[in-house]
Amino acid sequence: MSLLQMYCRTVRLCTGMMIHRARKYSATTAQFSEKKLSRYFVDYRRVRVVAGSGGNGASTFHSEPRKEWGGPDGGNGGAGGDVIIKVDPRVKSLASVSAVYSGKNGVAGRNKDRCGRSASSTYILVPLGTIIKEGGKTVADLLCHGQMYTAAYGGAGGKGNHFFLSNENRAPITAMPGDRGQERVFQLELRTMAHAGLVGLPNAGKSSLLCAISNARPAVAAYPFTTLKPHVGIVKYRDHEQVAVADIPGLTPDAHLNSGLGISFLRHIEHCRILLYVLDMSSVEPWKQLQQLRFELDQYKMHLSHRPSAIVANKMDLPDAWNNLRALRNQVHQRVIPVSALTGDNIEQLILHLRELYDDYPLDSD
Ligand SMILES: Nc1nc2c(ncn2[C@@H]2O[C@H](COP(=O)(O)OP(=O)(O)OP(=O)(O)O)[C@@H](O)[C@H]2O)c(=O)[nH]1
Ligand SMILES: [Mg+2]
Repeated sequence: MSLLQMYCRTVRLCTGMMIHRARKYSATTAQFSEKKLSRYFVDYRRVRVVAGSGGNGASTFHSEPRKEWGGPDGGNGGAGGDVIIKVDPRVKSLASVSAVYSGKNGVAGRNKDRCGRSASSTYILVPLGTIIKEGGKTVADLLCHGQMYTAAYGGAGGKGNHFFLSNENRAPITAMPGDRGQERVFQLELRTMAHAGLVGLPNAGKSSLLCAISNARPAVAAYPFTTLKPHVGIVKYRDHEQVAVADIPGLTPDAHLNSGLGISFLRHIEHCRILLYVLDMSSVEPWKQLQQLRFELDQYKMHLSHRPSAIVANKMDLPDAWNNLRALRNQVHQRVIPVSALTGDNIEQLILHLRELYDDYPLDSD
């Protein structure tokens, strides 16, 4: 065997091993995500809507035995269906929104003065907090459950020839076609509106936790203020329920006075039904972080810290964390979930507890 042949064979063997490993890895990953969660979240969509056209009017004349000139009896066409954007509490992201929506057409009129049926509306179901923009300008902000916006009006039905009967013209043959439906292009955007918010001091590991429980990939780094804008990840459960979790930039002392990264992030926390306080358990007296966080929230809005919440004791893989955990549990009455975002320890328990909180305090109960 020549040197070149030996080289080629080695390369083929190595590549085979790599592919095998990749397959093995993806198999375990698939099992993991199937067992627990699969995730996706879309917060932007461009959508073209075309409403239905009206039905055509009919041009017919009454006909009966021994009655030669029965007169016009063409009915009007029905109106075309509208396309309506509607908030639906079951929809959690814009992933299910298609690129094009066409409304239904109205039915044409018929003889014997029968009018065509008007078409029903077509609904585009979107999540709460969807902003509708047209040409970059906001045209609607959907903030209530069941709120609707008529994106395109259906065309009017055409008139049948009966409509044109007059003293001057006793036998009109004119009938109008139905109008075309409106056509518009929108950009749909989802504002940061999550069910649960990760609240913590800078560097507590909020972004790492979001990476561990969802598909979101915010930047993670060992310095404070890594996260500069909120990120939302979706935790999808086996029964197809989806819980949106937001990673909110770190709060600092006096955040309510607009210091640090400011007050705008407290506004995002305000939208969350559930709060997950993330504490760095490797720091000294971690319960002081909790007091600080609660103080900032309450200074911004009274009783904000009283929202349904859980304490996520992060970085449990580091020294002293377990001693701190024991002390923390003596200090607080709330449920404390010890986790490590880095190693993934106990993350499943966090996901399950999040679901319990979500079920106990649904968004609709606002
Ligand atoms: N040992 C250990 N390190 C962690 C853990 N979670 C996060 N870290 C590390 O802590 C540092 C900060 O993590 P981030 O997730 O960026 O923290 P953050 O709270 O999002 O920080 P800001 O965005 O600045 O508010 C990174 O170096 C992480 O690798 C953990 O469970 N164990
Ligand atoms: Mg971060």
